[in-house]
Amino acid sequence: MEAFQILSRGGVRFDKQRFKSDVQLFNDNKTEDDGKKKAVSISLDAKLPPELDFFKYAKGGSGKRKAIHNEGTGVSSSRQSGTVRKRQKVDDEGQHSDSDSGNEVEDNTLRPKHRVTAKGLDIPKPAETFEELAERYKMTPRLLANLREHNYKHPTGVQAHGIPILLERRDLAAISPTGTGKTLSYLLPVMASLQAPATSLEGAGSGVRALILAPTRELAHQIHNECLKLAIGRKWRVVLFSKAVASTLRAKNVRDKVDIIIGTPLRLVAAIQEGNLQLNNVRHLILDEADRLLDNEFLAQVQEVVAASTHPDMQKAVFSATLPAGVEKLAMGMLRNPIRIVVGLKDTPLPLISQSLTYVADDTSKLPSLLTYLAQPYNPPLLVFTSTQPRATSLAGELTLNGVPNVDCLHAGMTKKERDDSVARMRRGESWVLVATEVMARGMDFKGVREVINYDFPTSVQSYIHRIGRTGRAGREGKAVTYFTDSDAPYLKSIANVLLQSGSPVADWVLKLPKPSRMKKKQMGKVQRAEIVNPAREIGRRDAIKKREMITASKRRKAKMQQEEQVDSHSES
Ligand SMILES: Nc1ncnc2c1ncn2[C@@H]1O[C@H](COP(=O)(O)OP(=O)(O)OP(=O)(O)O)[C@@H](O)[C@H]1O
Repeated sequence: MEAFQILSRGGVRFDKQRFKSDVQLFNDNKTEDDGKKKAVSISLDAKLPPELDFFKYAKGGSGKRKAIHNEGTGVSSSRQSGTVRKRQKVDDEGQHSDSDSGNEVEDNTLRPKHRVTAKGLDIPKPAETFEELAERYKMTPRLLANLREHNYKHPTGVQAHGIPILLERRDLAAISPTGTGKTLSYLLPVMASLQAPATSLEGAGSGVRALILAPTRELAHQIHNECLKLAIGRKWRVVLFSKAVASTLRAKNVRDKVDIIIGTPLRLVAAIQEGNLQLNNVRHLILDEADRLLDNEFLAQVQEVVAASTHPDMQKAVFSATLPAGVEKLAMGMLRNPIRIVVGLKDTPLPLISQSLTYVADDTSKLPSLLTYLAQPYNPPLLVFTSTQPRATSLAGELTLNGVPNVDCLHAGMTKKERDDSVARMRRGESWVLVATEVMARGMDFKGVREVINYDFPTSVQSYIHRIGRTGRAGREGKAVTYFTDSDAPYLKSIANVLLQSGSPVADWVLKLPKPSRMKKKQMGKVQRAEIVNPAREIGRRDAIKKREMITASKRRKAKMQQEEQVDSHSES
């Protein structure tokens, strides 16, 4: 695509006549660029230039991407080296092979359906079907029936590999793209391992046995609902932890009968500190969205929860679609003899999501661009991300004022009820456009979302991957559009590399931008934006206030004059 075409997509009109010479400049390079474009707008099968290898896969590194198959075809990517071909052969024969490090085994028993790399000692065999899992690990027929009832027919990649690992009571770090079924890959083994509810198990009623941590209340709520689907037909006590629940758990006889707790770190830590929650009987501790839970905001709280979970046989597992190297090191340090599985390419969205970048010059050009976009037919519901709460409120208001139907808003500054209602409307399909902040970026599974718009540039590469991952879930296709302004330009290259890794086309000129430094990347989330997305309304508001003040002043003056006139006429008479 020509550069000025990309610019035009953001609602910017180009007078080709006026900018003839500039257009000529782009077109002059066309033949030469076209050749290059072919090289940069690569499909997953093309060779990745080393300078664009954002995640350093091409270098091979520590053998991170040694065994990767293309989903559905079993054909290995031509980006991989000869080693891969050799390993491919091993894969097809279904054998394990020793890795270079000597004491680790890299599991290459991969079925063509899944692109999974597993690393660790004595890796359990993946399972083809849920029936195979049920038979191998003696799951209850009820659990299997609940799976069928909810249309879980075949395990996804992360489930096929992850469930046996957890059922063999091994610690696990699972990195799998958004929307690939990580929730079930820990819920099913946790419930199968617990075997039966505490209420019906002799001697098991001495405190909660499984704990699942999630970074937001909305996500914890969603996991809770998923867990309840598997719990149908038995008296499992699955608790979504909240302030109110914490007080009911003060009574030991209530607390002891709880099987599974799902909650956010802050609430749990408060309950532990108040003495309302003991975690010494926890046998399974799961961190969902682990990289978020282990970042600076949550780390101390998570460490406190881990420290309070003192059972000697406790199994730990971390899950996420992204796990930056530093956080992965931290996570691995928490696990005992862990197995690490990576589905697809680490930190790379699924090619199911078609991604694009749209230039919008400056912040004030975004609203007209979005309104133009929404004036054309689109596939609701659509998720729009802003960087701050006031901007989410302001944008939702502007869209409504401009006649966009069924606009909703969701951010952490809203009350619990407002947030719950907003999620519920989205689930019922009543919202056509949901404007949200980062709070909706991770884990939330709204099945119908076909499109995500990053109205404000994401705060990091991880934030980008999770935000766009709200679409393209469970094998469905999705579309993600990211607006960028001149202030976002320094960070554009980081996001463009993600597009490239996952097979979305990127304009040649974007790829020629310099790579942002580490320092620069850290500033990505700190771009200053106005609280109100429509400055005209701000001016309008200011004018209105001024006008009102003037009218009031003039009314007061008039009243005073009338009073004075009355006084004068009284004194004259
Ligand atoms: N085996 C399966 N068969 C069919 N659908 C499935 C299966 N496993 C999960 N799903 C569905 O896929 C969707 C995505 O699952 P889930 O929310 O667990 O993804 P995730 O990998 O945790 O995503 P994220 O990284 O965004 O949290 C859900 O709607 C879920 O019901």
